[in-house]
Amino acid sequence: MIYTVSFNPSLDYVQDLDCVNLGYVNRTSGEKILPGGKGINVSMVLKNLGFENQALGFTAGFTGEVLKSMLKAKGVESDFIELDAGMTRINVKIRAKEETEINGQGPKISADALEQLYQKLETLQGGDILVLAGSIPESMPQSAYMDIMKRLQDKKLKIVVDATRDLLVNVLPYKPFMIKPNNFELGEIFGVEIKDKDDVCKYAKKLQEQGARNVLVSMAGDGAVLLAEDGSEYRAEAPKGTVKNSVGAGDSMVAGFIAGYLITDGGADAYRNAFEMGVCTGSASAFSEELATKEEVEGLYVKTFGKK
Ligand SMILES: Nc1ncnc2c1ncn2[C@@H]1O[C@H](COP(=O)(O)OP(=O)(O)OP(=O)(O)O)[C@@H](O)[C@H]1O
Ligand SMILES: O=P(O)(O)OC[C@@]1(O)O[C@H](CO)[C@@H](O)[C@@H]1O
Repeated sequence: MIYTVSFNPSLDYVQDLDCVNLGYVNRTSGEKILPGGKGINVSMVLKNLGFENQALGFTAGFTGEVLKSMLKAKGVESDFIELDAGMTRINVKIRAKEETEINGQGPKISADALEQLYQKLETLQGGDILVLAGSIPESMPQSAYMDIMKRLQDKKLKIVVDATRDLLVNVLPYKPFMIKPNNFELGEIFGVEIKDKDDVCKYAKKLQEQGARNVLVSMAGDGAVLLAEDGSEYRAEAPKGTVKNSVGAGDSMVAGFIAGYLITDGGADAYRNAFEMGVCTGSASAFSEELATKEEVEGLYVKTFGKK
């Protein structure tokens, strides 16, 4: 089974407008509310691709209720821990000439609620895949993902981590199955500016030496790189298309990677397939109004890599 954890899920309030005039009243030409949060996006795309999974994490208040009912309507299984106070955040995504995002802080997670999550995670079985993705509320220590991995280290899970800075770096000694920084996040970790794919490989290798089994680095419109645990290296240009919405492209890539890996059952060509599926799923979401459907991913896969 695949599980995703979102410590800080959201409702994403997407607003379309021509331009934003700061200090004035701005009016939208369209708006919608979508379930959000990196783990939740991974869950939704996995479901679209035909992989059953369960979304875990924390919800609070009326926004948390709306989030749960939206996921239910999409057929995504979830089992959230309800917090006593606060509310699930609403993240504002402004799509004008440029995309601007304003993400909320999210509710406080009590020690008791955290312990409830740990208890749930204790029930995972060897071979399960666990995705830890997104930021954590400010009240929590940057060791949160590491603490989970430490507690689960004897379970033989495949743990995927999509996070930034210390939250990501701290998990490396626990040998995550896959990590997915983007090129800026990779540069931030080492205090350098990443200029091209050679730089990406150089610094991704350092993360591998520190413990990550597979390092997938996304570069938005410039494509991606994978350093796989079997020593192979893959590079791809991003598929061409019209970008409609880049929110969730990275999460889609994570979902596509997992799907591609599972389709080949971890066999000989698993990492090539995982990489190619990751790239196509990320781009298919970027070219779509919302997260990519299976048909959109398959269509782009054939167009990009010429096979199914
Ligand atoms: N402009 C684009 N054109 C084509 N493909 C894109 C574009 N932007 C993103 N993608 C695809 O999605 C993948 C992930 O994108 P990106 O590097 O933006 O992830 P991210 O920074 O984690 O995004 P987010 O946090 O918004 O989910 C890229 O490797 C690429 O395959
Ligand atoms: O604040 P975080 O946890 O870093 O990111 C949250 C978020 O921006 O990430 C998703 C896109 O990747 C959105 O659905 C969501 O609003």
